[in-house]
Amino acid sequence: MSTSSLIWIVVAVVAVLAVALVVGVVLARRRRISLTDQEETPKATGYKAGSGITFAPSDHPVAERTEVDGQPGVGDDAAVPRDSVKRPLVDVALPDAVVVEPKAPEVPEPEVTEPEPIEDEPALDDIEPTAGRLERLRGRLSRSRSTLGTGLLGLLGAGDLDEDSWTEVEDTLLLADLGAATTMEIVEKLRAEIVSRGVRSAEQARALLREVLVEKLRPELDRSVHALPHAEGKPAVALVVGVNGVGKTTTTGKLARVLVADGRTVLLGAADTFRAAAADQLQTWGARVGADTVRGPENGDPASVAFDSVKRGIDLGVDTVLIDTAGRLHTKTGLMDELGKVKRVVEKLTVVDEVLLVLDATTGQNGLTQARVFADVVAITGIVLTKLDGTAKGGIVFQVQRELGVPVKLVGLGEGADDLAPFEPGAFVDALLG
Ligand SMILES: Nc1nc2c(ncn2[C@@H]2O[C@H](COP(=O)(O)OP(=O)(O)OP(=O)(O)O)[C@@H](O)[C@H]2O)c(=O)[nH]1
Repeated sequence: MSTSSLIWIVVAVVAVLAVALVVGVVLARRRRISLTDQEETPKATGYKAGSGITFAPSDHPVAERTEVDGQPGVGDDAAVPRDSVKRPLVDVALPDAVVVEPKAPEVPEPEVTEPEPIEDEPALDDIEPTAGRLERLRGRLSRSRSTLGTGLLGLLGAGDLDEDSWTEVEDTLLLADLGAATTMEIVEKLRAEIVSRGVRSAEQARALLREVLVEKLRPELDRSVHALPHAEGKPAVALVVGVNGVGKTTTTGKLARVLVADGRTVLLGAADTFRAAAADQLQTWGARVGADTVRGPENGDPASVAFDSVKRGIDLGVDTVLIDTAGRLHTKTGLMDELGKVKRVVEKLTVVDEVLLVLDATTGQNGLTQARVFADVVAITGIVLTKLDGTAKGGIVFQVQRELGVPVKLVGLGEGADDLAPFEPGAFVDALLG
C-alpha cells in the first residue's frame, strides 16, 4: 500500500470518529435533566420578629397526608396512595351537655382566736437564738455530707486525678442532685484550678472545693426575709406557698416563733380553708409562740381569709402578718389561679413583701417542677427548703436557685420548733464538707 492511500484511510477514520462524537454529544445534551429552573426558584424568605428570633420556612415542609384511616403508616408520615377508598363523613351522637350551676358558698365572718397557753410547750424564753443555727445543726446534714462532702474530698484529696476519677466526681455531684449544668461548671472549674494552683494536699483540695461550691451558691444574693413593718406603720405581709405536705404550716409557725423571739408582734392567717386540720395546726403554732390566728369557715374563700387577716393586722398594728396558704396541686389550674387571687386581694390593702415558696428537699426534680409552676403564678421572692435533714441530696439547693434565680432564704432541718435556719452559703458548704 502506498503512503498516499494510507494517509487517505487515516483521514477517513478520523472523519468518522469526529461525526460519531458530535452526534453523541447532541444526544446526551437532550437527555440531560436541567436543574436550572428549580435552582432559580426564589426561596421564601425568613423574617426577624420583634423578639429578635429569625423565623424561616421549615426545611422539611409537612406534605399533605393522604391516608384515610387516621393511623400512622409505615415510616414517618407515610401516606397511602391517592386512589385509596376515602372514609366517608359520619354523624356521631353527642351526649347532652350537663350544666352545673356553681353554688355560692356561704361565708360567715372569720373568727379570730386568742392564743391559749399550752402547758407542755416550750416557753417563749426557750427559743434558741437564730444566729449560727446552721452551724449548730451541722449534724442534721449528715446524709448529704456522706454522699457529697466525704465522696468529693476523698476523690480530690487523692492526688493526681485521671479521667475515671473526674467521672466519679461528676457522678457524685449528679447523685447529690446538683443538676447537669452546675455539675459541668463545677468540674470544669475544679479541673482548671487544680492545675493552675498546683493543688497537692488534701487541705488545698478542700479549700478549693469550698471556694467553688460557695461561689456557685451566689453568696451576694439578698437572703433577708422581708418581714419587718413599713415606715408608715403597716405590717409586713408574707405569703407562704407550696404543695401539700412540704412543710408550709410548720415553716410559718417556726418563722413566727423567730419573729416573736426578736420582739415582733405577729398575726397568723389560716388561708388553707380546704383542710380544717391545717387551720388547727397553725392555730396551735400561734398558741405556742403567742400570736393570734385569723381563720375562716371550712371551704370558705381563701382570699377572703387572707384579706381579713391583713385588715386585722393593720387595725391591730402588728409588725408582721404571715399567711399560710392551702397546699396546691401545681397541676390543678383552678387552685393555682386562686393563689394568684389571694395575692391580688391582699394587695388591695398593702404590698405583699415576701412570697416564700416552700419546697421539700427530699422530692428532688419534682420539687423543681413545682417551683416552675408556682413561679408562673406568683412572683416568688424566696425559697424555703425543708427536710434537708432527711435527704442525701442537699445539692438540690444549687439547682433550685439556678432554676428560679431566687435565693434560698431559709432551710428546715427538722420537725422541732427551732429547726429553721437562715441559709448561709459558706456555713452550708462547711456543713456539707464536714
Ligand atoms: N424532717 C423534717 N420534717 C419536716 C420539716 N418541715 C416540716 N416537716 C414535717 O413535714 C410534715 C408536713 O408539714 P406541714 O407543715 O403540715 O406541711 P404543709 O405544707 O403545711 O401541708 P398541708 O397543710 O397538707 O398543705 C410534718 O410532719 C412536719 O413535721 C423539716 O424541715 N424536716
